[in-house]
Amino acid sequence: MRYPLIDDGELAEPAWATINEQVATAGWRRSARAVPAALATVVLLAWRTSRRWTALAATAHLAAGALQAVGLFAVADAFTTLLDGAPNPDRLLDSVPSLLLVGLAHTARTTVGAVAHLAQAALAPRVEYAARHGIHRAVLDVAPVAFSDADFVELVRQGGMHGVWAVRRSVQAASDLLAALVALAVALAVVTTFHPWLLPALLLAAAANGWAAMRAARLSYTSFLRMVARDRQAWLVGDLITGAESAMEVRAFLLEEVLLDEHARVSERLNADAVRTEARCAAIRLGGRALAAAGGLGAYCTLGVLLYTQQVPLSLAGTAVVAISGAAASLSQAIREFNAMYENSFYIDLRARLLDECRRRRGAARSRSAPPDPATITLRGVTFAYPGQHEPAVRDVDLTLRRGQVVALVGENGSGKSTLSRLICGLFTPDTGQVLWDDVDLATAAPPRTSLIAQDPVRWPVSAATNICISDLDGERARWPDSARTAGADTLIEALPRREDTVLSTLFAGGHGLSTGQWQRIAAARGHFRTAPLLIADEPTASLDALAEARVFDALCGNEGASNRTTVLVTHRLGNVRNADLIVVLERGRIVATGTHAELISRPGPYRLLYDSASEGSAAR
Ligand SMILES: Nc1ncnc2c1ncn2[C@@H]1O[C@H](COP(=O)(O)OP(=O)(O)OP(=O)(O)O)[C@@H](O)[C@H]1O
Repeated sequence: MRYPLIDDGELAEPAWATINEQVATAGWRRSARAVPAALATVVLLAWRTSRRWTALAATAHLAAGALQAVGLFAVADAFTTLLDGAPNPDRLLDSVPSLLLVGLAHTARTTVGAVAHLAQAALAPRVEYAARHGIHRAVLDVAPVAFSDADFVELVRQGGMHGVWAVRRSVQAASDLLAALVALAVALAVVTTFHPWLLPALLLAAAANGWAAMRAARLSYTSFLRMVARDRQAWLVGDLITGAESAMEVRAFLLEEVLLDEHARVSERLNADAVRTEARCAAIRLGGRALAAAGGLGAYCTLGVLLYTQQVPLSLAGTAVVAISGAAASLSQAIREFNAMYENSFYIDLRARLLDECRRRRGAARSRSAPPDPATITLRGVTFAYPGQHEPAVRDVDLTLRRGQVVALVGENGSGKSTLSRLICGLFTPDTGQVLWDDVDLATAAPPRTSLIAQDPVRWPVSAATNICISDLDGERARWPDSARTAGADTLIEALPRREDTVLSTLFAGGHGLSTGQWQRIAAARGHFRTAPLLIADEPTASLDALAEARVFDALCGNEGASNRTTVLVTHRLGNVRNADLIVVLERGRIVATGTHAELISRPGPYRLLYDSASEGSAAR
């Protein structure tokens, strides 16, 4: 029997989903606050985005309401004139001004409605952009370590996607709600002028409908939260099926059916929950509508009784019917929009939680700057664990790096080399201990200027030249050919169809793909282009051929600019670190040996073991 690719036991709900679930089921008091809070968020976003369109939309809706009132009172006037006593041609003539007013009010209301619709249509995309921009800004301010936390990554995905859509939908819902509330207030005011007893029946209809709609919205949202982990699983498997990165292995290992089965298995659970939730929602809505219909019927029966007992004159019966049906229509519209806002409020809340989480993970404001050209970088008792991990990836590290030195970090896979390099350059902040650039603790300073040749570099979908210059867009662009030459990327760029202007992405017409090694050369050129006091080169030659590798190491450890900067080299190619000024050997996050190649190789220890096994490996090859 085939076992599931991802064990269901590992599908823990993210912490934020559990918290939001508690909030969603917290009771009606929270619910009463949810819609005004969501409305405030959307109105504020709209106001900041465009005061003109927001004011126009609000004014148009209010004007439409006022015109509806004028129309209703004109109808009442016309009916009273026409039906007061026996009909005759004079009364018909007397009612003409009121009938004209009805027509005018209706035309004006339709025109104002169209203006409101236009303002709403102009606002929605702008507000959506503002909401998305806010998330982008907040996420970009987050410290990089946050992206090692799966919960946060999922919150960014869901909060970004659903939160932004909820804001956009809410622009429409909020405008329609305003329109419906104005219309409702007008209709209820008119109905109440006939007799106050008509009001409770209509309100009963509203309450029943509203209760059902809100309860259904809560059920849908808690189902969404319950299914977050499984939805992520379905998304991951879907991505493996359709993604470019997995396309080769999926076919080579004949995983097509396995992935389709896995997707079917996960989707089945998702669908079953969706159907169960929808069935419960439908039953609740049905109950609500039945009660609402009873309320509507009650209003008409009350009117009948009032007419029968002559508490309302027959001449006003027509207007009363128009007002009651108008009030009922406005009520159901208001409830529909309130419900839409209520549903959206959960996702707007999710967006707020994402923004809060980004603020929390942004770290303290730093008033100082790191020295631009430090003579020493000192680590004192540095320990660091990734979010959610008990075992530190780096522990109790004391180390001093001096300007001009090439420091090689070596050790087995997972020994903490990359993590340590990120701590040295301030990308990560230690849990305990300090990283000092001269005497400035990086925990208290703005991020220092660093250059990086990443282990898995970003394949920027831009031109070859910009791919190099992107490390320093304010730098002198004309220098890029030197950096390309230093990294051995010059010949590959010359061979591209449009040379340095060729876009390095096959997603664009005329774009060009590169091999892994070619990308690594571009990444090395990018690292060299940025002038910084510290260069981190994390496995810069893992995919390079021997010639290119020698060239890159030459550039890193040789003379070109190396004397003014500190170079941290993370590598498994021990043959190439012989010239390093300092070699640091790591084992399970701890430094177990430091020295030059000559010092370390002269005595038995972890470095000699690593070096001998690497040499045996290359001799055997
Ligand atoms: N994003 C992450 N989240 C959680 N743990 C991580 C993460 N990245 C690395 N680790 C853990 O931290 C430890 C050190 O990882 P690191 O990448 O620093 O090792 P390394 O020596 O650079 O390995 P390699 O030579 O394979 O690149 C490992 O045990 C790894 O499992």
